[in-house]
Amino acid sequence: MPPHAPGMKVGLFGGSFNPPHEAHRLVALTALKRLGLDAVWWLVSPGNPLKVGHGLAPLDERIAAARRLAGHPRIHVTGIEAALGTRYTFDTIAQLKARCRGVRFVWIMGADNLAQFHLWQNWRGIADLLPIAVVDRPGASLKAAAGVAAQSLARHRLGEGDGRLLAKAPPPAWIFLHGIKSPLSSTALRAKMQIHSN
Ligand SMILES: Nc1ncnc2c1ncn2[C@@H]1O[C@H](COP(=O)(O)OP(=O)(O)OP(=O)(O)O)[C@@H](O)[C@H]1O
Ligand SMILES: O=C(O)c1ccc[n+]([C@@H]2O[C@H](COP(=O)([O-])O)[C@@H](O)[C@H]2O)c1
Repeated sequence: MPPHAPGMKVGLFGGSFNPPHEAHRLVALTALKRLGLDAVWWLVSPGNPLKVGHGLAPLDERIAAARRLAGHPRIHVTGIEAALGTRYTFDTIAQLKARCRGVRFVWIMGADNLAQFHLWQNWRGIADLLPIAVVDRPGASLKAAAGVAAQSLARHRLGEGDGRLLAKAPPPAWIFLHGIKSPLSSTALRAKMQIHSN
């Protein structure tokens, strides 16, 4: 577990990172700054429960690549889910909250994931466990805003200027952060690597 103490504001940024890319760094830096976080922990997933059979590189390789890319004193790349034996986000957060009492965790995700959030296991339970920050992504803004989760949690949404209040807001609470958007994706990078290896 990266260094932590009661009262710290920590963003949890889960992902496949298959491979990691600059947009992951941009999302983490955006959250650090706009939410006034002390740190962001990248949770490199043993395997997204909704992405079975997508040619996932080994976890240690994805963690090593993410560490090379992150290169920031407040970003900590971890394999916490493998260590805890969790795969579903609800279980991961519940365990982290129990083990790191007093730490103010915030879940961070791209807008594409908000559009699908209602398919996650116990997504309402996740929204009840901690505040959520959604970072805009090209092609996902409208789908995310019109999605089941955004509609259902609409009354719990903070104004974009209130980012620094999010970590202390009682859940459910969430925010949509607009700003510089990056079109990068791991899918595109894998396709590029495939072309170069042929
Ligand atoms: N360009 C981006 N802009 C905003 N958020 C992003 C971007 N790329 C990834 N994310 C977010 O980062 C987290 C981890 O994403 P992930 O590791 O699956 O990368 P990805 O590029 O979406 O991968 P894939 O193309 O394989 O689905 C997710 O919450 C995702 O929404
Ligand atoms: O818990 C779930 O049901 C669930 C379903 C889909 C995705 N997630 C998590 O969402 C995060 C982003 O996943 P990905 O593959 O889009 O990078 C990662 O931490 C996954 O474990 C979690």
